[in-house]
Amino acid sequence: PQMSIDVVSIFPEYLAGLQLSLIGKAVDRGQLSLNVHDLRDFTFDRHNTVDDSPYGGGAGMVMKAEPWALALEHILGGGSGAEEGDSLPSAGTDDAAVGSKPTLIVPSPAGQVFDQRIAEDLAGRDHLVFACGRYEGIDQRVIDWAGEHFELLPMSIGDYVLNGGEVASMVMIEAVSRLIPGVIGNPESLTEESHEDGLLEYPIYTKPANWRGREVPEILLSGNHAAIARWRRDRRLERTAEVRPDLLEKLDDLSKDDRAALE
Ligand SMILES: Nc1c(O)cccc1[N+](=O)[O-]
Repeated sequence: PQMSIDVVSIFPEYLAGLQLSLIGKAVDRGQLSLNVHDLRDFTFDRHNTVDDSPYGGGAGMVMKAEPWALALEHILGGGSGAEEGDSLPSAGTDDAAVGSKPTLIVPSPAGQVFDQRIAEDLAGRDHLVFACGRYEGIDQRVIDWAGEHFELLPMSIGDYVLNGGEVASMVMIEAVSRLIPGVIGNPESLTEESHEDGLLEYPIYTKPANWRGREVPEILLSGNHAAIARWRRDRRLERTAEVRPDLLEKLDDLSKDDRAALE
């Protein structure tokens, strides 16, 4: 596969949604391998303990280090099929051998904020591993240990409080895997989207031309493709100025027509 993705979680069924639709098809086509691992499979006490109380006191529980290290070692050892499952002979081509470590993404409010640029970067990598923390988080020593075996990326999907990393991992996996060539049927649909080129997308319409008395903008029925392209760009500029002026600040290639649309 072009990319292998592993996810470790105490709620593996949370990730079941990824098996559906586009990502599911890409997995079936062998473009992507997705393996979800239950952290509790790496505990061996009677209660499958994954957490304990925090040193130094405080509310909540902390995820114990050993189960995490065992789960991540299992994945490093090819337990995910990332190396074993490659269509090419894996001898000498697995990550460790060629020196590029797998990427370990740890969803966390203390991470760098995920965006389309980061999604594009991650889409070019061979092996992504997502560590979904719960409770108050994971014993810091696991993160320190993992830094020796993975390229470590603490990553936040936004400044709000979640109960764990599963939903954040699904957001990032969806954003990344749809960029893998062939995963999205029509590559055309990857352009002119919000955040693809820094502008929000234009308003979109389909039949009927008159819906409950509301007409589709005339220009879209004109067949004048240059005028339609101009109208769409104007709408994108207006909408971005209205909703996300911060994105507009970043644009440095506005044309004279663009500026006119923003007057
Ligand atoms: N924000 C948050 C959290 O509160 C817990 C886990 C992961 C995230 N995040 O990725 O943004």
